Amino acid sequence: MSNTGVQARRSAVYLLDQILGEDPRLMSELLASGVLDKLSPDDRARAQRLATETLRGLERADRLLQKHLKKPPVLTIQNVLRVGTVELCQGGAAHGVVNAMVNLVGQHNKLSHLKGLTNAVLRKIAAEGPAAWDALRAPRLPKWLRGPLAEAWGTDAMAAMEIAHFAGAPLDLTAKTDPAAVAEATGGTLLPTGSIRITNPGQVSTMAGFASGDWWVQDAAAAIPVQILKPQAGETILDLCAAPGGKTMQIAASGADVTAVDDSSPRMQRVSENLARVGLKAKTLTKDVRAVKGTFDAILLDAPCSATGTIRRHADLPYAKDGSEFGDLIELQSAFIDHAWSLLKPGGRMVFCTCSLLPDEGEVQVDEALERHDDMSVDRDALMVAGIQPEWITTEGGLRLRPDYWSELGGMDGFYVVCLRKAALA
Ligand SMILES: C[S@@+](CC[C@H](N)C(=O)[O-])C[C@H]1O[C@@H](n2cnc3c(N)ncnc32)[C@H](O)[C@@H]1O
Repeated sequence: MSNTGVQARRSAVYLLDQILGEDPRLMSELLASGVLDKLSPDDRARAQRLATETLRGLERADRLLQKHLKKPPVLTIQNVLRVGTVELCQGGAAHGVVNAMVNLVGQHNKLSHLKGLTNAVLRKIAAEGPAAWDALRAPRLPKWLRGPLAEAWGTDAMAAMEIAHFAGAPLDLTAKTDPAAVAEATGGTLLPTGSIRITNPGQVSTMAGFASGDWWVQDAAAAIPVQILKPQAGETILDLCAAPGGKTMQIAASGADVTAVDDSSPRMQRVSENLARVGLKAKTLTKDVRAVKGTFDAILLDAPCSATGTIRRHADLPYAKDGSEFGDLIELQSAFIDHAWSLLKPGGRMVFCTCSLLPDEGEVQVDEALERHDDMSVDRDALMVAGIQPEWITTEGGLRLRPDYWSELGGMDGFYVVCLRKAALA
């Protein structure tokens, strides 16, 4: 067993201990705090992949493990067994995986006495093999999220979304100028909305066109709001909640004069780095949305939200969150809509979007905003964009995107998008 494999697996177990512990943390927060910085890039990628795969298959792993455990062991050992189970059931060589996990436990200061248990349980799992795994249902979301989503979209849609979450997500790119050329250079597939999809990506920074800034990584659903905004060269466009800048780059590529705003300095730094890599320009402001002044031809508001539309990429979210923060986010979104509206010139348009599956952060938010603003209407014509299917359009005139859509193409993130038009002066 190489040291490399042990390091990556130990780190995957550490990530799971934090995400599933008493004070749950998001994987993105853990990574941003530098917990994997001492690992080599390969080990870091492997640790993240193992932790993510384990979270995606957590319910299946626990179902297989419970048959071989009289009672659940301490969390770290549970997580060792979960990672080992996922590796074994996804075709990992039994000898290598079991030895690595036993070594890892043996090196633990306080848990080395559980080496024997780890060995015995994982050998039984290895004997059952991938067939036992494949026979289990797609893992369900935790109840706190399953309830509201089933209520909003129905149980069949809920089940389809769970299958999409379990399948994970491919890598999508947005081209700076020429989607067909990027598809050809990267070996990707051109999607109906113009994004490029790569099903088996290697390291992003070594892909054709990365160094020359021909594209950036952006889920196909996340690329749709700017297509609906339709920025024009010379227009003044305010991009609110801009970091890390996927939509800023789309607006800047159109030749519009874009001002990107975000209140996080480190995230704004990433906007500047991303713009520099692709050779595009934008004004950047590190500010709270509610402190922005001025008047703009058009506004994009990509508000902070529950991010429940991104679970296929962020399998930690259902475990690290419990919904308790969402009420505050919904209030913040309303406040942002109201302030952004005051910055829009008469006759102008504002695209509001969230990467959420909860109607309270989309459809309901718009119904309520329409009641608060007499000069606000929904611009349904703005949704005339290549690849948009009529059944994705909602009663109030927004666009509801779900992870189970395009299932034959590899899915998309969940999103809500609407274009709001301000009445022109009489
Ligand atoms: C969904 S992300 C934006 C993604 C971005 N538009 C893109 O396409 O790459 C939401 C952003 O809102 C920012 N944010 C949260 N609260 C904010 C506030 N009060 N003022 C400005 N930005 C805020 C966060 O820092 C985060 O970067």
